[in-house]
Formats: sequence, C-alpha cells, structure tokens
Amino acid sequence: MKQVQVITITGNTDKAVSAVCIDSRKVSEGSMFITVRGTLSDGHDYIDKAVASGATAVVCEQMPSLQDATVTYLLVKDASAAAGDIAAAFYDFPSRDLKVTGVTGTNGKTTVATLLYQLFTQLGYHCGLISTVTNYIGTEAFTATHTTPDAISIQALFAKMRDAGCSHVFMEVSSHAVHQQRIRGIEFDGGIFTNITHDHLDYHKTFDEYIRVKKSFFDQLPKSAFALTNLDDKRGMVMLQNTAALKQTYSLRVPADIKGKVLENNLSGLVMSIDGHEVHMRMIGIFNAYNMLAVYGAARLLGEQDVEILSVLSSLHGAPGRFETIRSGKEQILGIVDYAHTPDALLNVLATIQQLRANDERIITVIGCGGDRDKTKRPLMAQVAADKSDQVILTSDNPRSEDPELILDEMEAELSFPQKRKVLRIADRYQAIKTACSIASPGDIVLVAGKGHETYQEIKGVRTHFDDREVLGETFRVLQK
Ligand SMILES: CC(=O)N[C@H]1[C@@H](OP(=O)(O)OP(=O)(O)OC[C@H]2O[C@@H](n3ccc(=O)[nH]c3=O)[C@H](O)[C@@H]2O)O[C@H](CO)[C@@H](O)[C@@H]1O[C@H](C)C(=O)N[C@@H](C)C(=O)N[C@H](CCC(=O)O)C(=O)O
Ligand SMILES: Nc1ncnc2c1ncn2[C@@H]1O[C@H](COP(=O)(O)OP(=O)(O)OP(=O)(O)O)[C@@H](O)[C@H]1O
Ligand SMILES: N[C@H](CCC[C@H](N)C(=O)O)C(=O)O
Ligand SMILES: [Mg+2]
Repeated sequence: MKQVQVITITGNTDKAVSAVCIDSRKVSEGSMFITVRGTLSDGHDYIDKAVASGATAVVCEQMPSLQDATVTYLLVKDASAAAGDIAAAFYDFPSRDLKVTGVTGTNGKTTVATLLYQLFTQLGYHCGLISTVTNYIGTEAFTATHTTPDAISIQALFAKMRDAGCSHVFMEVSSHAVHQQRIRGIEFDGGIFTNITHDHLDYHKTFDEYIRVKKSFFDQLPKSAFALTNLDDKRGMVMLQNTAALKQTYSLRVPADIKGKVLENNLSGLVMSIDGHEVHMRMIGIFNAYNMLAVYGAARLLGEQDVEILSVLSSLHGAPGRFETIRSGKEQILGIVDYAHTPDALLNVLATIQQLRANDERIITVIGCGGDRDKTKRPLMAQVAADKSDQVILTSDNPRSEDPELILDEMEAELSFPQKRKVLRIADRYQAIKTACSIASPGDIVLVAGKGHETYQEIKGVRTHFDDREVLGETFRVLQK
C-alpha cells in the first residue's frame, strides 16, 4: 500500500474524520474533503462550499488563499491518488480481506465480471459485484452509477462487502477509472484483459494512449496477483509486458495456458472444449466463447478445481441486456436486445446473428450512438450496421446534451450509396423500433442495439423511462405478430 504523499499539514491533526468525500455536495459535518481536478471543473473551487457544509479537513494540491482556522489542510502532490489511499485507510483496507479480481477491456467486462459473480455464488461463496448494470453485495442489489465508481465509493462498497462476509469481489475496471486513479488503494488478486478496439477516443484522444492506460492497470498489479490475457487479441501480450503478476493466457486459436475450442455454436448456446473437457453453455456467439475462457481461467487462478468450475459453467446466463432474446407472440419474429455500442461489438453481434440464422432470414437493425461520447465511432457503427444487415434504422441512443439529428448526420456521413439504400433514419427510438417490427416479416430478426439493460433515455440532459426490451415486447403484442 502506497503512503499518501503529504507536503505540509496546517492546523490541528488530532481530530476524527466522520467521512471522506470528493464531492462538496456530499460533505456533512466532520468530513474530509479531497479536491480532485476534473474534466469539467476543479475541486479546489468547491473548498469554501465544503467547509460551509461542515468539512473539518481539506486535502488539496494548492492551498486556498483564505484559510479557516478550524479546518486542517493537507497539501499533497496528487489529490486523486490521495483519494484512493485515504479512502482505503479510512475503511481499514477492506480489499485485504477480499479476493478482488478486476476485468478490463473494451467489450466483455460486464459479461465476464457477472459470469464470475454467478459462478462463485453457485460454488457457495458470498460475493460482491461492481458492474455497469448493478452492484451486488451478496444477493442484495445496489444501483450502479458508473462502470467503475470513484475511489471512495469503491472502498465504501468493499467495506460493506467485507462486513457482510463476502470472500470474493469481481469488478469492472474501465479505462476512465484507471486514468482517474479510481482504482488506487485496491489490493488486487487478479486482473483480466478481454480485448481492445475502438472506443473512448473523445477522452483518451489516441488509440495508443487508450492502450497505454489499459496496460497501466496490469503494470500496477502486485506479484501475488494473476494477470490473465486474451492471446487472440492483437494487444493481449502487450498488456502483460511489464506486469509483476503471474502471466497467464487464454486462446481459441493458438497454444495458451487455457485453451478452448468451439465445437458447436447456435442460437441455443455453445458447445466448447475447454482444456480437453466438453461443456455445453447457454451463452451465444464466439465472443462469448472468449468470455467463458476468461471466466474459467480466472476461476482456476483463484484456486477452484476444474471439475467444479465446469459443472457450473453450463448454468451461467450472463448479464441483462446482452444478446437478450424476445420472441414475438406468434413466435414469427426474433427480437434481440444487445448492448453493442462500439463498432467491434456491433460487428461481433451481427456476425453472430448472420452465422446462426437457419436460412437467410432478414436482419433488421435499429442502432444509435450516444451523445457526448467518442464521435469517431459514429460513421463506423453505421457502416457496420449497413454491411451486416438487410435493413437499418438509424435512431437516437442517449443523445445527452447533443442534437439527435446532428448525431444522425455524423452516423450517415460516410455511408456509400449501396449502404445508404438499406438505411432509414428515425430519430425517435420508440418509433424506430416500432417501424422495424412493422416491416419485419415472419422469420425475420430485429436487432435493437446500443442500450441493452438501460432503463432510461437521456435527451437534452433529461432522463425518461425507456427500455428496449419493453418496447420490443409491447410492439410485438400490438402488431400481433
Ligand atoms: C469524464 C469523466 O469520466 N467524468 C467523471 C469525473 O468527473 P469530472 O472529471 O468531470 O469532474 P468535475 O465535474 O470536473 O469535478 C471535479 C471534482 O469536483 C467535484 N465537485 C464538482 C462539482 C461540485 O459542485 N462539487 C464538487 O466537489 C467533483 O466531485 C470532482 O471530484 O469524475 C466524476 C467523479 O468520479 C465522475 O462522476 C465523472 O463521470 C461522468 C459522470 C461520466 O459520465 N463518466 C463516464 C464517461 C465514465 O466514467 N464512464 C466509464 C465507463 C466507460 C466504459 O468503459 O464504457 C465508467 O467507469 O463509468
Ligand atoms: N468478449 C467480447 N468481445 C467482443 N464483443 C463483446 C464481448 N463480450 C461482449 N461483447 C459485445 O459487447 C457488448 C457489451 O458487452 P459488456 O457489457 O460485457 O461489455 P463492457 O466492456 O462491460 O461494456 P462497457 O464499456 O459499456 O462497460 C455486448 O452486448 C456484446 O455485443
Ligand atoms: N460505458 C459506455 C456506455 C455507452 C452506452 C450507450 N448506450 C451510450 O449511452 O452512449 C459509456 O458511458 O460510454
Ligand atoms: Mg460494462
């Protein structure tokens, strides 16, 4: 555990702190307020507000010009690093009492972390899960606000997990979290890399920087941990280059520590051979074969016996909103809701559908791209949709602060003439799904991608209830298909 690098302390050091906060809006009497420099604003600007709300200690990188005599100020070099270290100490280093496995990669984090949580729960352990969809402490669910929460929320969750008697935690580690040091203070037992493809270039600026940030998660792992990577990803080995952790690999294509082979792949699941054992699984598509290898490999590295793991793998069902199928009432149309929100994920899910359809059923895809996120993925996602579908309806995802029509313009911008002929544009997502279902004939497949488990849509900063699964189900009922 790293020590907080304190440059100077001003004020009384002999007082208890009731809470640790990085957000002045959450400060209460006796809190310690840590000033993080963010992307929109600077935590230093909220010191006065935090003190007015009762903060009695302030951790900052720059002393405020006017200081309050009743407040203790700690001047540090790196307040984001201090936040993780202080939070870990405040909650008495909960990760030391938990086996913590972090999952990183562009796609598959939620799936792998959720499958591991399901697997270890079925093996009889009390587990925690930190994920995009829901956080769990044992079987109790807590709303998730981020894929990886801020450092203080993580340590608070860990403390609750420890106090509830959890032994294992599976958590997603996003690249934003690594970059912002939200994972600082966690003593990891293992790290898993799924893959890296185009995403988040709005934040990381270049693909090389995105790779560097993901790799730095493995660089930070201790010798006692394992680092499990996907050898079939071009950057799989790069991730492990400088790690002190035990290097382990999985692959479907080349020799690896965990070697798998897909024997059957259809709409009811996968049959795989893993380390020579045949396993039937409910997860669909080759990308899930990779997720399964990661899960099996991590479980082995966490000390479980292969026979025990294999006996449970067949019953795992993955995360909500990932390749979730909804059949129309008369079973004529297959609806699929999937969280594919990157070009690679969309390509994988559509390639899977193409491979698995019995005859040449038509594929109708409804897809949008989120606002205030990587703009360079917009034309790519529209192109993938057009290339791999028979009909595409471009629509809104979560436009957030952006104009939905301008996002659609960017999606359409690089479509070729033959691609354009397949594309309709309907900004209203409800109408887009309704139209897709209306034009679907018996046997067709309607893929609604991008929002998966989400139960809201955010337009101009306002969130309203929206659930692709509900809309598909309702529309099928109304159309009596
Ligand atoms: C771009 C980004 O990552 N932003 C995150 C970042 O916010 P920020 O840097 O903009 O913070 P800021 O608003 O500038 O404020 C700076 C500091 O002042 C504090 N503040 C701010 C206002 C105030 O009144 N008082 C106050 O004290 C803030 O708490 C913060 O500590 O730090 C905040 C606290 O941790 C996060 O909530 C926030 O996530 C925003 C909401 C977000 O949408 N993040 C997304 C992009 C994200 O993190 N996504 C990844 C998943 C990506 C993936 O792999 O798909 C995730 O892990 O969820
Ligand atoms: N191993 C994989 N490789 C490629 N694509 C995948 C893989 N696993 C899942 N996907 C696709 O990516 C989508 C998102 O999967 P998942 O939610 O597990 O990823 P994530 O990394 O948690 O995403 P986020 O960054 O939003 O947290 C899925 O709906 C599926 O289309
Ligand atoms: N973790 C991703 C999720 C994107 C999901 C998509 N529905 C969107 O809103 O853009 C992000 O925050 O970029
Ligand atoms: Mg996720």
